[in-house]
Amino acid sequence: MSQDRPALHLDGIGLQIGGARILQGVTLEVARGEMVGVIGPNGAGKTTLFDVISGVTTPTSGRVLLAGEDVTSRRVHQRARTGLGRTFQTSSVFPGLDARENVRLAAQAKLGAATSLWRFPRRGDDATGVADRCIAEVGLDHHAGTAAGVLSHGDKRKLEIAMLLATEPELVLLDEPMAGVGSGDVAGLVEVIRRLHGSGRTVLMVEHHMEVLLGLVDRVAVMHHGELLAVGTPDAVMADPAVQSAYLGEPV
Ligand SMILES: Nc1ncnc2c1ncn2[C@@H]1O[C@H](COP(=O)(O)OP(=O)(O)OP(=O)(O)O)[C@@H](O)[C@H]1O
Repeated sequence: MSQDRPALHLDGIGLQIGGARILQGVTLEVARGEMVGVIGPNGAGKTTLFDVISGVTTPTSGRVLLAGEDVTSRRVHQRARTGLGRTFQTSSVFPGLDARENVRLAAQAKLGAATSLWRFPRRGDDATGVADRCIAEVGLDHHAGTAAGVLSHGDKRKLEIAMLLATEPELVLLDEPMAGVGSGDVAGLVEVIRRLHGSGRTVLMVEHHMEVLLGLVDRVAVMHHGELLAVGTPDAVMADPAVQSAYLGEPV
């Protein structure tokens, strides 16, 4: 990605499905290395916006630029090649495979090898090396040989982040990383996200766990009825009467 352009620029994004206006006029710039939280009441359009950024959904108006490059008409895998990575609200791990194997498959896909489960993994081969590094980065070394299906929710989320890291993203979209995570696992996961960001990556995160989100991000973008209601530092945004009204369900 180019150094001087915003990592992400959403330029007047709109999405109309049938008679429903799902997104309207969403304009947002995220600088390289910035961490921005996206919040808003249920149904505000946060996940749909992530779908538009990652290429799952094509907007009916506006443009998506990654590092200055217009990717609006590019598909998911093409955007992934430009350095975009995403986790989903629901777990995307293969439960029967161990943690290392899950990450190795993600690394193999990035390295362009056939994503075959049957390819014999050897220590020292590229994908296995990447997998070991990414597993260590999220602090799951001790579970590298554990079947993903038996990991705690918190460890599954860490594993998903390791799988994401294996694709070497520069812009990371995290969709509710704390969803389903027990209170004992929250601090560890926060630390992993902090490290993910600390190593220079740009992060955009949807998260309902407000305390966690406000403690992590540089700026917050608030969505309401498909529009961006406010963007600013956590303190400024939470003090904004329009944002408070949106959360209380009052008209704004
Ligand atoms: N394909 C679709 N067709 C029609 N309506 C849709 C479609 N996708 C999303 N919507 C509607 O768009 C709105 C935004 O949904 P979205 O899931 O993006 O909200 P959200 O802010 O992520 O909500 P939550 O916090 O509950 O996950 C909702 O009213 C949803 O019902």
